[in-house]
Amino acid sequence: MADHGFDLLISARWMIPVENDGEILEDYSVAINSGKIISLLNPTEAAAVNAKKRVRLDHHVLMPGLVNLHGHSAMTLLRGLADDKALMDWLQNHIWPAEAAHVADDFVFDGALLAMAEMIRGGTTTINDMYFYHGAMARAGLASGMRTFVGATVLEFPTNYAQNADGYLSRALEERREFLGEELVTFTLAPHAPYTVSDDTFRKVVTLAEQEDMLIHCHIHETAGEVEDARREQHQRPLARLKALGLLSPRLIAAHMVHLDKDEIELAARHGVSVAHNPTSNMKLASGIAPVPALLAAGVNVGIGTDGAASNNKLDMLAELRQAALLAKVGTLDPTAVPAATALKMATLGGARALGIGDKAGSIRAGKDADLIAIDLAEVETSPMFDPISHVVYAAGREQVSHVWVKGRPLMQERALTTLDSSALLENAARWRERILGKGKTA
Ligand SMILES: CSC[C@H]1O[C@@H](n2cnc3c(O)ncnc32)[C@H](O)[C@@H]1O
Ligand SMILES: [Zn+2]
Repeated sequence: MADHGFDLLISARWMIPVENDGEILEDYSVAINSGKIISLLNPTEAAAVNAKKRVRLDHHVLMPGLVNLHGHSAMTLLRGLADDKALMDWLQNHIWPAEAAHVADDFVFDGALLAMAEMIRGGTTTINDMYFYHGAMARAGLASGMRTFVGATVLEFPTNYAQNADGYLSRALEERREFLGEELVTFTLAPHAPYTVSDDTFRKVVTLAEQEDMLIHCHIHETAGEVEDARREQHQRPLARLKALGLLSPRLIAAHMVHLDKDEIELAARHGVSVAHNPTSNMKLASGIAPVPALLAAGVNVGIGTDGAASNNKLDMLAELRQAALLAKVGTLDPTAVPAATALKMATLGGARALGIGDKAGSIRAGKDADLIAIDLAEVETSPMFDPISHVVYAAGREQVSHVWVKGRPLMQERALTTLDSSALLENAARWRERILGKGKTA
């Protein structure tokens, strides 16, 4: 083989490329130039090439970075403030008052950096977020080096960020301008939910998304109450209303989608809607069990998200994909529902496809960006080793994630963060604790 010379050569005991279910490469290397995967090399080929830097991972599995398809990063600063509540009580009586008291540019920047440190330590390389103060979120993304999708929230009611739907949209588009040239930062439009956004605003969002070629990210059919209220007040279920408004398309990432009938699953499939499945948040807020096996069977693309740290309360994608595999079995009483390889694919390639970056991330393949993670499997918790996919999904903990790269740039090496300063983040979090307690806990 010709000796091209590579920027980086990562050799691992096991590799899970993800595209072909169950495929595992043993003792393979990934050759990387300018942040891109150039080729996968067997041991003989790897020994014959030059590389400026070599990383040997002798008892690790190398796999694509995890894609967190639904989160509210800055909500790390509200973690543990209101547990054990149902969604509407949690939102209306606890979270929205706390947000009204504290959310501002510095809250979002500090909270997002804290979230990103946690996510990187757990092997997440991409976050699809929705919150307020989008410039702050985008700056946090650039500082951390994560691939960051910044959801420009749209609501009808006033918050610290804007007064009305037009205000949210115009402020978000203004903040977006500064980051248009940034490859790792992408703005999306994030109408909060069918129960907080009017028909008129949804129509504007669809028009704008088409004009600006943007994704749409929205909470949909999260609780039975949401569906029931809409049926009673608007005489149709939210998804039917969104269809009539033109929202259903491959641009749409529908977060939650817990309460769906058969026709709605078909509708989502027909329109190419992607679903962000949030198993832990759905369990903690007692929202229900999303019909993931039925969505997958209908051909819907499903990714996995953590939701915010105030409703999870971890931003731990390894835990989340384990929950996705387990909850599907509980929901169907079928142990074959969402097998390990399927859960892993949802948490990587499923998320990347939903975000329109399936050609760039979500699997290990020549031509894709090197968004990669390594997990050290030589630990008590993952010994003995029979099947790396089984161990990653069912046994490994996030503490075993050793290395994280985005576009070939290391964000964590041997568990040391390279872009973020953990002690500064801890000091900041402690300061926010004082500020939040100083103004009273929650309403
Ligand atoms: C559009 S982000 C802003 C808004 O959404 C709130 N939020 C966080 N988690 C959820 C959820 O699971 N369902 C509905 N709304 C949620 C967040 O607190 C912000 O106010
Ligand atoms: Zn959410």
